[in-house]
Amino acid sequence: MSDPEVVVSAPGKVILFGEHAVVYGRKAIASSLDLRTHLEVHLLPDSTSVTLELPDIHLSKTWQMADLAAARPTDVDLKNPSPPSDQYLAALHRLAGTDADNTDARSLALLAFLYMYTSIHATARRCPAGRFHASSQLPPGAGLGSSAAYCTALAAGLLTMCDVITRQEGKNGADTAWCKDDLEVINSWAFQGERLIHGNPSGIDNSVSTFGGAISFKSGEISAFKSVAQLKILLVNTKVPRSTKVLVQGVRDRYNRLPAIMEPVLNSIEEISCTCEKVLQELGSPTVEIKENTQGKYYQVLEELVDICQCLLNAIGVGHPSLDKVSSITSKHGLHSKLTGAGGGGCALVLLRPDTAADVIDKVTTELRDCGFDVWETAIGARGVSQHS
Ligand SMILES: Nc1ncnc2c1ncn2[C@@H]1O[C@H](COP(=O)(O)OP(=O)(O)O)[C@@H](O)[C@H]1O
Ligand SMILES: C[C@@](O)(CCOP(=O)(O)O)CC(=O)O
Ligand SMILES: [Mg+2]
Repeated sequence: MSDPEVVVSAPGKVILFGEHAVVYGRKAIASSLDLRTHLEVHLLPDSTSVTLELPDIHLSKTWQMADLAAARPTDVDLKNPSPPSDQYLAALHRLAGTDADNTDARSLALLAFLYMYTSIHATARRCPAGRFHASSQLPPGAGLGSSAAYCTALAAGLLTMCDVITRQEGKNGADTAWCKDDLEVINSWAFQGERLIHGNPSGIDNSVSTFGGAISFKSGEISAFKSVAQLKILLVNTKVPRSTKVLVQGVRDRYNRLPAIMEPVLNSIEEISCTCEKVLQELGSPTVEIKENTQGKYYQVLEELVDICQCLLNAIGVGHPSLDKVSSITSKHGLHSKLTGAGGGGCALVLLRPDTAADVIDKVTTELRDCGFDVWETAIGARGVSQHS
């Protein structure tokens, strides 16, 4: 089997504070994770077909180029993509073999690929037949932005394949990213892919996956943190399956029923994000000398924010008994946890202090694993979407 012509990867993410509120234009704080989704593109010049291989969701599907070409839209702005028209979306569903109200993993993954492939190749100079293979270190559907990492890797791979963005030669074969303008293009396409998977995404997930590091995000405005790497967290996957699209719609329904109650809750979540932003800026500031005792003060604030935020997320309807179980185990050992991502199961984060004792971490990890949860300590602030030589 030939080596892939293009290999790209994009990181998942953890939302520290602000999930769901960010969909309503409030500020959220998120950071990329050192867990990545890889896309390999294998060109088959003599072939007339395109194959998508998604082993993580046990899916492989092949189309004839002519059928994909027939679905191509005519009015694509490659630098500024727009959502598919109803007619175009219907053509994509026909190619996927799905119907409009499908929210299962396979349908959503196929739609995102077909939309990007047919749109990006609509006006590109070349439209390669080939095999697209996407696999991930991220658990799909668990709140770690697997959909965003998938869409960001797809966008980077397809745009690179079609020479819409400039391939950067890495120094002595090292991994490379793209220039800022090209990253903006990747992010725009990834956001459109997220729209097909999430329904009504804020854009924070694909932005973190594209640019990497830690950011504060509000209505598309991104500001990068200089340093947040010193934040240590445990990630806990309850393995309770859930769909972000369904959860985001559930919050929308509650908002429509009780706007006067939901508005102040969303405002409080935003205040939590703003407070966290100030604390992280001080913790990461090279000029503010963080003494031993003041550091404890900062972490005490973050721990209180974690507890309050979890209660507010329960109030908007995205909690789950498995997440309550994580909170009760961690609080027994003096640690603090909250759901991350859309909630309803999936992952929680546990905030660790620099001086959290190893035996406390071991005890909590064992108790959580005894509940059947996956637990791992992770580094946050990984690099964004990258191209691998
Ligand atoms: N590695 C992957 N392979 C194929 N599809 C994926 C992969 N990762 C994510 N997806 C798509 O993204 C969906 C999960 O997105 P979502 O519900 O937003 O959860 P998450 O919290 O992981 O972003 C999956 O159902 C699937 O459609
Ligand atoms: C719930 C939300 O705030 C984050 C969703 O994260 P995830 O898809 O569950 O990883 C939705 C969004 O911001 O688009
Ligand atoms: Mg998602």
